[in-house]
Amino acid sequence: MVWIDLKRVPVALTIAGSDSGGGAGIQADLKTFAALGVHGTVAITSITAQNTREVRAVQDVSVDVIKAQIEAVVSDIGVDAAKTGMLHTSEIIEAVSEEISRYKIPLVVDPVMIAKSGAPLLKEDAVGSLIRRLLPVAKVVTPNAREAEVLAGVRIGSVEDARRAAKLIADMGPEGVIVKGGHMEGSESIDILFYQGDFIELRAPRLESRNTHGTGCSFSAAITAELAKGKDIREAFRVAKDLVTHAIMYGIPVGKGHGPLNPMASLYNESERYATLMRVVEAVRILEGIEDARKIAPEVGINVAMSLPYARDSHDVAAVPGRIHLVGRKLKATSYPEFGASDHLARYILTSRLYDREIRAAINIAYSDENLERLASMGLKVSWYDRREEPGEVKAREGATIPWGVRVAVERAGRVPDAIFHRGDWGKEPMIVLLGRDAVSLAEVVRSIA
Ligand SMILES: Cc1ncc(COP(=O)(O)OP(=O)(O)O)c(N)n1
Ligand SMILES: Cc1ncsc1CCOP(=O)(O)O
Repeated sequence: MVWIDLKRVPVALTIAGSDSGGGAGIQADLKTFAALGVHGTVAITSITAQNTREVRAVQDVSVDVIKAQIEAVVSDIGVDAAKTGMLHTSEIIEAVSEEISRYKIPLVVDPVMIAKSGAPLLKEDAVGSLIRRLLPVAKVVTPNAREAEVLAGVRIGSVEDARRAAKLIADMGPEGVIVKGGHMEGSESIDILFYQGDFIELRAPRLESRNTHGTGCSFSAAITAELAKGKDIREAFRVAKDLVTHAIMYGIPVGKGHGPLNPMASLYNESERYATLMRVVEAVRILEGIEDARKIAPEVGINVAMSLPYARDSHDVAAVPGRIHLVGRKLKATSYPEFGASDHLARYILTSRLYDREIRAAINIAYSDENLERLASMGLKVSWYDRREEPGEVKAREGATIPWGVRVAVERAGRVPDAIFHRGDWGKEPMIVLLGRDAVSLAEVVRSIA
């Protein structure tokens, strides 16, 4: 949940370049500030003609206008924390350092050097100015491994090297140094914070995505937003790692190169919570209204589940705790839907979404040839997996059967089918699981089958 202080909305300032593609620079920063409930202000340093593939042109803003933008914002609105992004030349770095030093604003420095597309965004001869003029006035510096190599003058090939570099950079003045591991090898993305003599390491599974443009910008903007709220560096670090991981998971697939990450993913998720829960409530109402549900109710009960649009795990999936059971001929839900109440259906949905992001809902019904025939007669695509063919190493891993089964069924069908069934195994009841975009539409399909 984003807690917003309505009496005094925190204000953050980004001193950075504009990205015409809307993925990095001030555009990413403003989205990130907004997602974290902070009012964003800007001082544009350069205008770039940029898209997901390349930087075509750069026009630097005059240092007088850069300083005037900072002055205008600070003198009237007030700034709780600021960050820097693209500072193209020594002249710009020196002007920003001078202006920021006039006010006692906590400053986050993202030492932007090279765009994801490979274009230099910091002139080579300006690295010295960054080290001499900006790092001493910074509260936090957030280099990626390649930028940290340039600043610290050491090669980074391991977490140990990253720790050494963080210490060397801390000697240049900032209170906290975060070396990001996004550009390094390995199955995890490991970021390291060096602060007050201690290291904190945050890990996240490395996500395979092309849509990561603006990652560094959003990360440093999230740190800035949290500092603007008065949060401690360590807490800001956790929020930023979490926001960026979610934003990469749901990167925006636009353009032919690296599309932008989506810093709004968490915010959109939160905004859909109530509507999603209400779709499950409505679906339950439809199921409870079925006159004779005996042919569709499995022994273990029915559940109906629906995920948030930017779901990360089963906590972002709403369903009925205790499921929906047959009482006489009718179905009765044991309780009111909640997030995190599904185990099986959540896994069906979350795995299906790896193939098709539109899939958000699932309902399980009893397996029978008759029910399969009804689905086929409705023109729905049905696929299946056989639990007896499950490889030993999958069986040995808790919770791995359904993701494996869904993959098998999707590959067999060539797309996410409308229903997946299995014929059971020792202690496992055979089952049909319907998949789709919306819990209510699926409940209507179940009503037709019944
Ligand atoms: C105007 C502008 N500022 C910063 C960048 C860097 O963004 P990107 O290329 O995506 O690299 P990271 O954000 O991941 O460091 C840019 N391209 N343009
Ligand atoms: C046992 C079972 N297998 C597939 S769906 C299902 C029932 C619903 O399970 P959950 O309530 O965990 O989503």
